[in-house]
Amino acid sequence: MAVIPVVVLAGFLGSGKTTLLNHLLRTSGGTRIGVVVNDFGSINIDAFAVSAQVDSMVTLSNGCLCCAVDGSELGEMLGELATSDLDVIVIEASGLAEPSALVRMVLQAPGVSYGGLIYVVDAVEFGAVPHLDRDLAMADLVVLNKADRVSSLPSLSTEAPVLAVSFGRIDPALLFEVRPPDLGPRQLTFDDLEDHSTHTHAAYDSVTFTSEEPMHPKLFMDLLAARPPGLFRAKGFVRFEHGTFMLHTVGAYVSFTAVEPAPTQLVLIGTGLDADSLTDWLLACVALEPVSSEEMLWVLRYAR
Ligand SMILES: Nc1nc2c(ncn2[C@@H]2O[C@H](COP(=O)(O)OP(=O)(O)OP(=O)(O)O)[C@@H](O)[C@H]2O)c(=O)[nH]1
Repeated sequence: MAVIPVVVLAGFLGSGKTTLLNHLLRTSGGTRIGVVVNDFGSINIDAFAVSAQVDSMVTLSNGCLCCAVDGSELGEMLGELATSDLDVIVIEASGLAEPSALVRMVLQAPGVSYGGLIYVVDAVEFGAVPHLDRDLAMADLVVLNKADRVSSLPSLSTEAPVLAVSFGRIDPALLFEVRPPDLGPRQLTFDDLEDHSTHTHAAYDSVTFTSEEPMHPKLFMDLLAARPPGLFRAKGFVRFEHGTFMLHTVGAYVSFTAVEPAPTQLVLIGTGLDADSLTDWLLACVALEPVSSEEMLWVLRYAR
């Protein structure tokens, strides 16, 4: 069974988390999203056709599932959702929830992988957020929302990529794989009548890299540890002299899984990536000389 990525969406009260979530639900084509919220009141369920409701779970006709749970039930709900036919799970933390506790819970839940902490900041009210620096330090991607309300964007002190948007309109492909829309029969909603293709989405950049030559484990891990500016996630295969691994990174989170031998094939995703310098950096990580098996320990400590 596939491992389902879980994206944690956090941010202070009123920063625009629900607006962003509704945007993701509307613009993710045929991607089946499991949404975990505190209560349904926040999700614009009326904009989607509801096909079924069972207790705390609502099934939407676009294949998305919505569950309302409080913090104590979250671990259990994640376990249940991990067995469903979903492509991604998004947890909306309530404005006062501690993001680090949620991330820990995701890292411990079986059948899911960590898909990143997206932290929404209100471009006007950011000064009023308690512990902003602490939360920004944990974020894998910062969404600087309500850009329409300021004439110049504040600069935030964070190593994570920052994406300035209005009304949470980020490109969902930055966060997860977006499937083409499922064109099966479904009820039309008012929302469908809006042409979303003309909306401006804050887009993402991607850089692909392939190499038949093995990578040097230490040099490659140094690159990941340095977190090239703007890089949010990386996925694909990495060939080393002593084995090929499937790589999945989000922010500082790194996971390697051993696979059959294959050339290195990577996709790096982020905002404002400098494609040329990233490619040069990756080329510089190709092993020019034989590598000892001890040097593979740099990679094996992240193997699952
Ligand atoms: N002008 C403007 N308003 C926005 C933007 N994004 C969200 N809003 C409005 O800001 C208010 C709060 O947005 P929500 O999405 O409910 O924020 P939230 O973070 O989910 O709020 P809580 O659940 O209370 O923590 C709503 O009235 C939104 O319509 C934006 O980019 N620009």
